Amino acid sequence: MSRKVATITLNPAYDLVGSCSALELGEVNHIQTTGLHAAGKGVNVARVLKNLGIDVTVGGFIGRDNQDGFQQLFSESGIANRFMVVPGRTRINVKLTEKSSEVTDLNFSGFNVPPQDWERFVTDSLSWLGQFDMITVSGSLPSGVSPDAFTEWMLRLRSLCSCIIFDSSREALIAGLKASPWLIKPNRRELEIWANRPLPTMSDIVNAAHELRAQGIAHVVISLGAEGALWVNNSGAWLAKPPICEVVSTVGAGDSMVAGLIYGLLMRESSEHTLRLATAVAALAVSQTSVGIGNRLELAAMMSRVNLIPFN
Ligand SMILES: Nc1ncnc2c1ncn2[C@@H]1O[C@H](COP(=O)(O)OP(=O)(O)OP(=O)(O)O)[C@@H](O)[C@H]1O
Ligand SMILES: O=P(O)(O)OC[C@@]1(O)O[C@H](CO)[C@@H](O)[C@@H]1O
Repeated sequence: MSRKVATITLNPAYDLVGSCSALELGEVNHIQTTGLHAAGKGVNVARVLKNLGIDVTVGGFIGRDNQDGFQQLFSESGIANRFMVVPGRTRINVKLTEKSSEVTDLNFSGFNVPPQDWERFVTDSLSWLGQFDMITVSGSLPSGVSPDAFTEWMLRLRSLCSCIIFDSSREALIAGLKASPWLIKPNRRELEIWANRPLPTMSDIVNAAHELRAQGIAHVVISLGAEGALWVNNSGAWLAKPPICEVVSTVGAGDSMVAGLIYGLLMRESSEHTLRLATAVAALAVSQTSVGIGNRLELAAMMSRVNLIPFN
């Protein structure tokens, strides 16, 4: 298998990241700014993959009026850019970390995708995505893109590429699951919404994962925040527990995990090794303001501190 990956982000964002001692609703809160990053789930995945030496192309939509930060990121980091520019502004999402490590996400709405731009995207993306070995589709749907239109596109995408990695939430998650992607990474809350029931124990989570596998999804990885992640596939089930980490920002931890999973799968590593790697990549993400792997030695050291437990 070659190592060409595309990540699609239909609704990217600039992440304005900051910290405060404790957030008070209805009050004036003073926030220490830690950064403003061109982001969105698939963009975060691409940044980490690029750090790991993978040839990555990004696509989706970005707003015409504030596209510079994205263009700069892609040209500086050598990420191939196939984003389609639409009228308006890419949204700004605010991410606040409290002293307790609690993160509050304020995800705003951004540009609207006019019907003709969606049609243009469908035709264009399906003309070039067939050349990739793995494609991730991540995040929410922008205004103007209906869940049904998204399902239809995902079904067509699946006929072009069998290795689709899908990470989304709410109505986009439900719509995308109808195309039975190859690998999904819901967090516990997203899985509970899909299952329409609480999943308090690991066994409950594994059972729900098997229900998804019965729908034709080969790999179900459930991220569990500081508790780690659980991977269920046809070879078994494993729980990976990260070491206790100092949390700077958990924003993009899930995307870092997706990038780690892709990297391990591309390298044809075992499920155990791949989950250990992905958990280490995600643990490194929480200790920094943005995503990315600065140092391979740090990654190797973190991998050795992940506790991997077969789960029967
Ligand atoms: N406090 C933490 N310490 C160590 N690892 C963490 C911590 N929080 C998250 N992680 C790692 O990051 C992974 C993804 O986190 P989480 O379950 O919060 O994903 P998510 O909800 O999809 O996040 P996001 O959408 O913000 O990227 C976890 O499976 C875990 O491996
Ligand atoms: O609103 P969506 O598309 O579901 O999520 C968007 C987002 O929260 O996801 C990334 C973290 O995973 C952030 O960079 C970004 O702001």
